[in-house]
Amino acid sequence: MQHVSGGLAMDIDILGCSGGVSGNPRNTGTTCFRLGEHILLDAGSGLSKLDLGEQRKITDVLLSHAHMDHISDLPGFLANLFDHIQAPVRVHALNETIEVLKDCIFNYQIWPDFTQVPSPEKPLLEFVVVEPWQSFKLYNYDITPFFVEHSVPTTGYAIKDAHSHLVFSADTTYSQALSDSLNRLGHIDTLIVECAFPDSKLDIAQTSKHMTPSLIQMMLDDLEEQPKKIWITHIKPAYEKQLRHDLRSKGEFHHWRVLP
Ligand SMILES: Nc1ncnc2c1ncn2[C@@H]1O[C@@H]2COP(=O)(O)O[C@H]2[C@H]1O
Repeated sequence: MQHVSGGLAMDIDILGCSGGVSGNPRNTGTTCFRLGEHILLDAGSGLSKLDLGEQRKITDVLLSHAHMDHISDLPGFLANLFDHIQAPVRVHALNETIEVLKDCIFNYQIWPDFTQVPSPEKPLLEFVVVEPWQSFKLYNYDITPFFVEHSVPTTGYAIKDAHSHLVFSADTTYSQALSDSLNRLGHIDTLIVECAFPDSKLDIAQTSKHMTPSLIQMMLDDLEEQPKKIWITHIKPAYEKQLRHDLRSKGEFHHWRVLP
């Protein structure tokens, strides 16, 4: 697990941020960040880096979308909490994402419906619908969901505390709507942006609605104010070597780094 605080006052652990389910030699796991002790941002396989004690402290999970690499460890994580939590874990997501999870995962066939188990009165899981630009507060964070552009309904999350503004744009491709959202968010201390494919795979990136280095550049060119830092995530293992080389040789992004 990588704990990051340098330059970002916010307390964040990068539990996983690979764009591939396996095939990553460092086995970083797929997307899951921990904010403080109690909040997860996505629930990909990186979640397994938390031990049971740490898992029991999680009260809220913010999901960007329903793709496997962002939700794969949610069912097992909830099962681990059985008998060990006083209140349901709140899973915040777009309504479309919640419907997919109910239909395809928590349907008693793939996994129990934890919104009814152990009992409807005291369940393990409570879904909370989020909507773009409807901000809400969790602990000392102000959280704002915002539009991004992916192959299934997906939301980014802007997270503000007293000291900094972290923006997670989730899985997305370049679009004017994304640039407009980032401009509406204003000053950004750290932007976590995906870069799944190299420019040589622009066609796949556009079909599957992901970023390449040039698409990120186009997005940055649209911004009225550049983010102070850019963290690049979600690299597809099959293209990691090429992508890292391309990103290094580009050298145009201001204060960027590739996670992990
Ligand atoms: N048209 C496509 N061509 C190649 N790969 C695809 C296509 N659509 C989806 N994928 C892959 O399937 C993956 C599903 O999760 P992701 O969106 O992270 O990334 C996607 C791509 O890696």
